[in-house]
Amino acid sequence: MKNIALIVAAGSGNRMGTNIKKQYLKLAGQPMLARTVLLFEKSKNIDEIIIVIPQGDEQFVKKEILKDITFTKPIRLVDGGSNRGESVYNGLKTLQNNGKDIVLIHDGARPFIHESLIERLIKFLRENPKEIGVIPVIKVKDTIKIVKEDTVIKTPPRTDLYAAQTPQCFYVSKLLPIFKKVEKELNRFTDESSLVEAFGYKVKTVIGDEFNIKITTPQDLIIGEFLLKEGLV
Ligand SMILES: Nc1ccn([C@@H]2O[C@H](COP(=O)(O)OP(=O)(O)OP(=O)(O)O)[C@@H](O)[C@H]2O)c(=O)n1
Ligand SMILES: C[C@](O)(CO)[C@H](O)COP(=O)(O)O
Repeated sequence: MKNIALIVAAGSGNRMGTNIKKQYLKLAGQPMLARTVLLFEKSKNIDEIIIVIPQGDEQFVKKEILKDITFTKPIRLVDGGSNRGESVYNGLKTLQNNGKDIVLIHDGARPFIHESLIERLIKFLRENPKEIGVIPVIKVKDTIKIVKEDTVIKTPPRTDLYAAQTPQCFYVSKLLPIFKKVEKELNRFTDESSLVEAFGYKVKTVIGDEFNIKITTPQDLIIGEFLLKEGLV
């Protein structure tokens, strides 16, 4: 009955636009990926860690990015794919199809994940074994528009709108067969929940964390540095 962290960090960070891959950029002197991994290494709720990295980066990740972390948990480095879904699947395929194991799929680019959120997700899924999975969401604050060719098509009512975060938490034995069914079309889905939803399953939610931001653009990097400097994360 293990809780396994699957950290996806095989992207190329196009929206960040730096020469160095986004996940290796430093935040307050520490590579973003090292920060994310360390939080799971320290977590009392996590038994094992899988890190999905860009093909060819294994030695660099071991010798440079993770060199200061003393691991007490089993850790595995896995090659990523050409989109996020493929990277997740590459990690999932290395897991045993054990009925009780939970996987927490987390973006390497969300380096401020808090132990209390990890705990909330695992507690929910352990207490609700009939569910397939649970994800953290936060209420959308802006009014959202659907826009096509410069024109507003629709303004969905804000009451039901939430932004999805990670870790997205699932029973491995229920998630793996669904990934297998769509292994050739994983680029259609931007998170695990939407893939599972497409097969008619109901995914549960818990309230996420406003500080659990995804570092996507240079502006996010500035915000991240600020949060660290102010001791907010
Ligand atoms: N082929 C891919 C693409 C993305 N990711 C990971 O998925 C997470 C969320 O993706 P995103 O923030 O979009 O990262 P990138 O894909 O690197 O960024 P961009 O879309 O701007 O290129 C990141 O931790 C990223 O490394 C991955 O493991 N494999
Ligand atoms: C999984 C995710 O972080 C939830 O918000 C997001 O969907 C990842 O999307 P991206 O296009 O890979 O940034």
